[in-house]
Amino acid sequence: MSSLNNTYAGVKPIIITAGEPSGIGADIILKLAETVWPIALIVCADKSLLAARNKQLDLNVELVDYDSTKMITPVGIGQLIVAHQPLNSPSEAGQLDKSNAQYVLDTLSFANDGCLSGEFSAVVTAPVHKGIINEAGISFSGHTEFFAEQSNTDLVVMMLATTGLRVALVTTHLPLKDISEAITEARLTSIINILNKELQLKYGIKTPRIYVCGLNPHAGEGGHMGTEEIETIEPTLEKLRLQGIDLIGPLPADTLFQEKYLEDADAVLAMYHDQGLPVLKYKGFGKAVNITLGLPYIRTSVDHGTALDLAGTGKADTGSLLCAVDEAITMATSQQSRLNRAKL
Ligand SMILES: NC(=O)c1ccc[n+]([C@@H]2O[C@H](COP(=O)([O-])OP(=O)(O)OC[C@H]3O[C@@H](n4cnc5c(N)ncnc54)[C@H](O)[C@@H]3O)[C@@H](O)[C@H]2O)c1
Ligand SMILES: N[C@H](C(=O)O)[C@H](O)COP(=O)(O)O
Repeated sequence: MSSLNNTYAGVKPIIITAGEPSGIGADIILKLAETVWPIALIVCADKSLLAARNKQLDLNVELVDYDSTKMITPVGIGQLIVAHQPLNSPSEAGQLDKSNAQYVLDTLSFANDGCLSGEFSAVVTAPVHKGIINEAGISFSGHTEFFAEQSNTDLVVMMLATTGLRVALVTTHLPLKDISEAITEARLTSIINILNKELQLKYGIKTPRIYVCGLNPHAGEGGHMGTEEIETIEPTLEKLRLQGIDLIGPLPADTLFQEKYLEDADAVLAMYHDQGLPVLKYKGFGKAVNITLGLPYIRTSVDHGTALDLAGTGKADTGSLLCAVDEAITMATSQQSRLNRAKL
């Protein structure tokens, strides 16, 4: 039987990549077996890595081999389905090893390919270590950029969400010195269009209201503290407003994040990573989800990194992974309902 017909409750399985093998990915993923999920979850990782961490943490999770030719249904408490991807070298908790960088990327490629082919309905990612992948000689700035490239998507948007706040970014993993140059009319226009469309599609918001941060202190203080607002951001927002997008700003980023604005904001658009994400993570670290908007498939992720200091200790919090899996299930289920309605 082809995996393409492999649906449960109408929805294909969700693939979960375990990330950096020496980080907390395996620890938190093993804890997924404490819940019965409504959709089948498949973990892409080295089976011996999961088995070793299972033992180290004194868990008793049964690892079931993934077979794409068989009907996959959700497993019971205490079980996980594993699509085995071999490590290059044995991995120890907390000890990065660049010889496993390609393994990490292989798990991501497996997920990307399976989502594109329709084998999986979504991918949820556990954290990778960007530094060690680059040390292995492979240029890599993040899952967001990797999945965009692998799926031949020109531009995607990184958005992190927690209860009461969504923050999307105009630029992602760029050095600070390159940001001003990257804030162009073309980029802003594409990012806002993707964000607006995905808030409609994925969240069912008819006319999303998006608050936009300035780039400079006090949004440039009328051009006395930077001119990007006057030269690029304001004229671009004005053009997009004329096309019917509900945009407010650019507002100074230091005072934008207050209830008066946030109560009717469907998303805040920050110009760069550390302008928006510290606020989001202060509000919801451990309960937030990273979502890539604009990909041809659903991708959610945790809000934290590899936490090498906690790997193998049993102290890693699973909250964000649970939120990321919940979000992927919700999105995959409603996407399937839309497809079913379209067929009628
Ligand atoms: N989704 C991803 O792949 C992702 C996200 C963020 C960072 N990273 C990468 O992770 C690596 C380490 O980054 P970092 O040190 O800045 O951030 P980090 O999130 O790994 O750790 C920051 C602090 O938060 C704690 N922490 C993180 N996750 C936790 C959890 N689940 N439970 C309890 N405490 C937790 C850590 O112990 C540490 O004190 C870097 O290579 C970074 O690029 C990856
Ligand atoms: N910017 C993300 C964060 O701060 O949580 C993180 O680096 C992960 O990014 P990717 O999903 O692109 O790997």
